[in-house]
Amino acid sequence: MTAHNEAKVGEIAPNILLPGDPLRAKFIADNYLENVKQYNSVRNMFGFTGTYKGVPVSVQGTGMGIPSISIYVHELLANYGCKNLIRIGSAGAIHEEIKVREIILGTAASTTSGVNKDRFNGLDFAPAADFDLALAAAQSAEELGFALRKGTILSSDIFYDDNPKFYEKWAKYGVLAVEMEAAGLYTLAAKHRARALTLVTVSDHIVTGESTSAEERQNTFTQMMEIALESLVKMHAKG
Ligand SMILES: O=P(O)(O)O[C@H]1O[C@H](CO)[C@@H](O)[C@H]1O
Ligand SMILES: O=c1cc[nH]c(=O)[nH]1
Repeated sequence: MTAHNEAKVGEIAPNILLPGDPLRAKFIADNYLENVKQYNSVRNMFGFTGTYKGVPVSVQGTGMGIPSISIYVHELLANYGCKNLIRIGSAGAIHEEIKVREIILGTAASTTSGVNKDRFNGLDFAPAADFDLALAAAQSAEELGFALRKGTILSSDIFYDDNPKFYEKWAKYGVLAVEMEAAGLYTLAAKHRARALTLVTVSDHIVTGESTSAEERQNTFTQMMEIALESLVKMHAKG
């Protein structure tokens, strides 16, 4: 048990999915997992463990932003021994070539957040996805027949930015989309020698203004969920 998670040690699987939205965690538990047990409801940040194709899998809501995901991920790594962590989130496209509903594998995450400046005395750390987990996701997407973009993303501290031109520079440097957690996840996984990956489905387009509804974000990003679940099965088989 931790300050934010009432699970007992052993109740959370080493393989875990991390949606920002706790109701997306419930959707995954309801629709994909068997033998499900809810292990957390502290702050309504739901966590569930079940099996997927016989493999123990947990799914834990993380909330929004690097401070929130960092609390949950720190506890999952330091207290519960999680090994393979896949964030499954929504994101805003900042590149014209990206379309709403596309799925992106975040190979690395730049950030506007100050957390790593604090951690590394003002110097830069490079938060990157785990290569083996990324490979498993790329193979899973191919086997499922789902398109998967690979590229860098931006973890921002600000959802409602005052400056509409803010993202232009990032796009110019090849950043595909903006979300709010991956850099925190990648950094903590590196510290704890765990594997982490971020998959996002594009829910909004910052350039074109296209968007999806909150209900669609909660319930229908199923291709991303299936890629992530199949990736965890592959990692489990590798041991
Ligand atoms: O859909 P989730 O996983 O919450 O991810 C994105 O959506 C939230 C903003 O609406 C932020 O958490 C951002 O990273
Ligand atoms: O525009 C968006 C959409 C989802 N998540 C974000 O952080 N930004």
